[in-house]
Amino acid sequence: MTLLGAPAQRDLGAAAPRPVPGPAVVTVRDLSVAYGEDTVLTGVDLDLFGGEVVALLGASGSGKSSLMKSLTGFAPITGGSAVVDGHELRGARPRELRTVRAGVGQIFQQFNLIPRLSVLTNVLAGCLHRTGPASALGHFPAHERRRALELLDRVGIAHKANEPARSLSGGQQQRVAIARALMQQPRVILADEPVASLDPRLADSVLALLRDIAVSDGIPVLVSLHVVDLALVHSDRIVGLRDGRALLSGRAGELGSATLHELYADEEDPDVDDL
Ligand SMILES: Nc1ncnc2c1ncn2[C@@H]1O[C@H](COP(=O)(O)OP(=O)(O)OP(=O)(O)O)[C@@H](O)[C@H]1O
Repeated sequence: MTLLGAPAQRDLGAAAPRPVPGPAVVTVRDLSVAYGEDTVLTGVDLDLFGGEVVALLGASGSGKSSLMKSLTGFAPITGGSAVVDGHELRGARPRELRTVRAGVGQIFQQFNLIPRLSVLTNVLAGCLHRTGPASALGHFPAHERRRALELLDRVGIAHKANEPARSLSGGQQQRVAIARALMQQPRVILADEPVASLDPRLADSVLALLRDIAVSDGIPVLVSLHVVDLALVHSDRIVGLRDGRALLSGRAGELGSATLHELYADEEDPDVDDL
């Protein structure tokens, strides 16, 4: 992708993030990501603090997924730095990458459950990194099973614990995926278009659940979205990417329609007109 001469990242005046206790869990500085010769992120800065939801907005291809993937070592970092829970991702060795990934709860558009396995087993998959190989065969310690059931209760689908994951609706499957992420006891949650496959009502409820988790558990949630209105309602801060650069960063409530137009210029974005 060719990088346009986009303006440098702009902080929106008094739109600094609300003071959140504790150091940043994720710190990204001057980050570049390239696939071969193709630089897709340039000069990106980002901090994520416990207890907040940060929405990533930007047109298709602006680099949202690449930024998320760089935080788990799945996108090649070619410049700058990305530190997650004290671990530098740039140049990280496989062992360190495994440690980082164990502490990052990931939620995807397509849920990524194992359809034939029970809901409970899918959630238990979130603790495989600490329970070891026996659990890969389905033998999980009793306390982990109890915790998985508690998490299913928390996300509102404990009654589905023994059903195969494939029998659940999209909204229910995403709740299972969230419970699985929590099973990891994550330091941060990365949700890449988690509601893109859901109808508006379910999208609202899943994003509200993620926000509740951020606040209750004191962990940061980074969520990429295509619907501007959802970002405004369900996030504390918005970072807007355009052509691989962070074009804006500010509190959700302070973003105006003109700013959003900058992000989506040359794109069809019906949301902007609704503001
Ligand atoms: N594995 C890859 N190899 C080569 N190029 C890639 C790869 N993944 C993404 N890209 C390119 O990187 C750029 C940014 O893609 P990315 O998926 O990060 O954007 P996005 O904002 O998440 O898009 P969308 O909203 O459509 O998911 C695009 O030009 C894309 O083609």
